[in-house]
Amino acid sequence: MIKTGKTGVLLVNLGTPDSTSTGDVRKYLREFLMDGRVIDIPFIPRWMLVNLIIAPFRAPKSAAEYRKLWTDRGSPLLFHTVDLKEKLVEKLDSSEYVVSMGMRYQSPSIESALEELMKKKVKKIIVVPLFPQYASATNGSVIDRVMEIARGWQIIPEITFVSNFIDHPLFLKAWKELGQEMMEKKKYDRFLFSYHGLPERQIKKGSVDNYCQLGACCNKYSSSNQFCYRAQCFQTTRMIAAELGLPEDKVDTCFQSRLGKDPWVQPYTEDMIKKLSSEGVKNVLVFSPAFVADCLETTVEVGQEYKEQFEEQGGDHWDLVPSLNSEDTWVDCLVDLVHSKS
Ligand SMILES: C=CC1=C(C)c2cc3[nH]c(cc4nc(cc5[nH]c(cc1n2)c(C)c5CCC(=O)O)C(CCC(=O)O)=C4C)c(C)c3C=C
Ligand SMILES: [Fe+2]
Ligand SMILES: [Fe+2]
Repeated sequence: MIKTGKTGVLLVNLGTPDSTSTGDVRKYLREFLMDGRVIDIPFIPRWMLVNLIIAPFRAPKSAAEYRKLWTDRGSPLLFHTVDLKEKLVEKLDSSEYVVSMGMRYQSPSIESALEELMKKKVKKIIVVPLFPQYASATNGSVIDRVMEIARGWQIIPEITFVSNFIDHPLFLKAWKELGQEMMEKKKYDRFLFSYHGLPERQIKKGSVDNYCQLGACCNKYSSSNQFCYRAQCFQTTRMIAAELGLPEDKVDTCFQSRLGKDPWVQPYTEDMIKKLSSEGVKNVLVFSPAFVADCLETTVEVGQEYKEQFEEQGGDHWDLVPSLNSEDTWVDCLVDLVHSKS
């Protein structure tokens, strides 16, 4: 076969504000929450909710939270993704692959990342949304945006997407290594897996034949619920717990970051904290495997706010396992995902 262009690899993460100013946070929240896959209601009520209620009132509060997180290198979500991309470049054969990185919201944009690849005359593009579990609000939205941009091109090369990677052996191994490192330093009574939440409505909408009832159906992972976000989260917990040899009765799954009044997937992390406290649990190790980079949701929400709640309710230790960030085994996982799509 004649060897033509290289394969382009596009890593996409969620996005983060450009700075911690209230104005930049408001701009980020507006772009993020006006995505019809994130707040999945019709355009006019969504516009009113986001622009008249959420963005104005939430922006100052969120900006203060982001200030607790910000570093000399800016937002951790962004700089960890930059580091990840650089390590991936080192591990992939440069005669075969070019790598770019974009954010679904704010900067660097997916558009600029795709432009970079197209300028290098790639023959094919592999898009890797950096979300382990598929959700319409995350992976679905990335796919949507990439296709929207490609729609404007005269020539559209082959484009392929990684859907989810919860069962990738190197994804599981990377979490095992991070968990083990924490467990070598301290003894824990319980292990909590706290995932980003999602409105229940979004799961019901994606359910084939009305299979997803948001209850015991998620205890098994099969072709019937392979795209159910909640089922994928429970499956992620089971697989990481098995890697670490954790006893089933010491492991719980829960969901954080509920926004608004509609029901989101349950159990909520806040309720789980109350339950653990009432059972007299003192030492908890928390994993957050819906994220592959430390961000507001891990460092501040789980690592600070939930920790305070647990301690106020009588707990002694609430420790967060750091995210995959640019850990070597996680980079190896990406190398394998890319090779398997090539
Ligand atoms: C309706 C609102 C939201 C849905 C649905 C949602 C889904 C979702 N989000 C992530 C990952 C991340 N979310 C982050 C922040 C964040 N998320 C929402 C709202 C929804 N998310 C808001 C309003 C915010 C901003 C912060 C705040 O004001 O609370 C982040 C952190 C970004 C950072 O800069 O650090 C991530 C990552 C997933 C995986 C997901 C569905 C599965
Ligand atoms: Fe979110
Ligand atoms: Fe389900």
